[in-house]
Amino acid sequence: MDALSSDTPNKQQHAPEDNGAARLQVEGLACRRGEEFLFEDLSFALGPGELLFVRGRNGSGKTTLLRTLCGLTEPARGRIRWLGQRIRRLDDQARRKMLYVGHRDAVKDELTPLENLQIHQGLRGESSTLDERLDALEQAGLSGREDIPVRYLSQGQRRRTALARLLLSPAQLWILDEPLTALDRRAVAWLFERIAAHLEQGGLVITTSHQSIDGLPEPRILDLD
Ligand SMILES: Nc1ncnc2c1ncn2[C@@H]1O[C@H](COP(=O)(O)OP(=O)(O)OP(=O)(O)O)[C@@H](O)[C@H]1O
Repeated sequence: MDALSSDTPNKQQHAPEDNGAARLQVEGLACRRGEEFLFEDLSFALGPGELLFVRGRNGSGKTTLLRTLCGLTEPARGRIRWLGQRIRRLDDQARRKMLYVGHRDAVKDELTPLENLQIHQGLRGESSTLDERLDALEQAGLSGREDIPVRYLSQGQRRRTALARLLLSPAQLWILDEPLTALDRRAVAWLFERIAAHLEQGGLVITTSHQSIDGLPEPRILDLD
């Protein structure tokens, strides 16, 4: 079963030689919590320039699906391939082409935004210059907050710190769980611009939100309800 209820045309056509590389492929995916299946028989493929919006009520399994798609949670059944590799066996290069920003932010309270960016990149085997990190934080609206421990920042500023990673990462696939939470209107507009530009450049984005995503390019919809 292909659970995507809307399948809008890609802005960018896949090159014929893609042959399934540079793509996320999901086949027969099922995830269970306790005795209950959150979803079953989920199959879809996502290619360059495509945005997938996962929606559903609280507890329908959106976070579980996103975590499963990036290999953080093991499914009950099914196969996920990214760039032709099994998701739980990605090599470093394929792993770096995927970036997950979870709804719990994963920023460290005791570190500053600058340090958080550096540590996060280090864990992924990436690096950047101080100027690049400062520029990313400036774009994310954190000028003047670069050196303040995150515990003293507002919820929106924490979220901006997490999202600043997108600007430094070479990842082609962005998996963003509830990225709009706590963002003000200006930050939402900024993020939508970043997502649109990423798609334009052949990126792939999977996201979920309880807020309106009007303003983003037309997504494909996956409704877990
Ligand atoms: N580690 C876990 N152990 C047991 N149950 C879990 C675990 N994580 C999630 N669940 C359960 O799985 C279900 C789906 O949770 P999930 O967080 O994926 O939903 P969601 O669609 O993202 O919800 P929301 O819209 O509220 O963020 C929920 O009923 C939740 O309680």
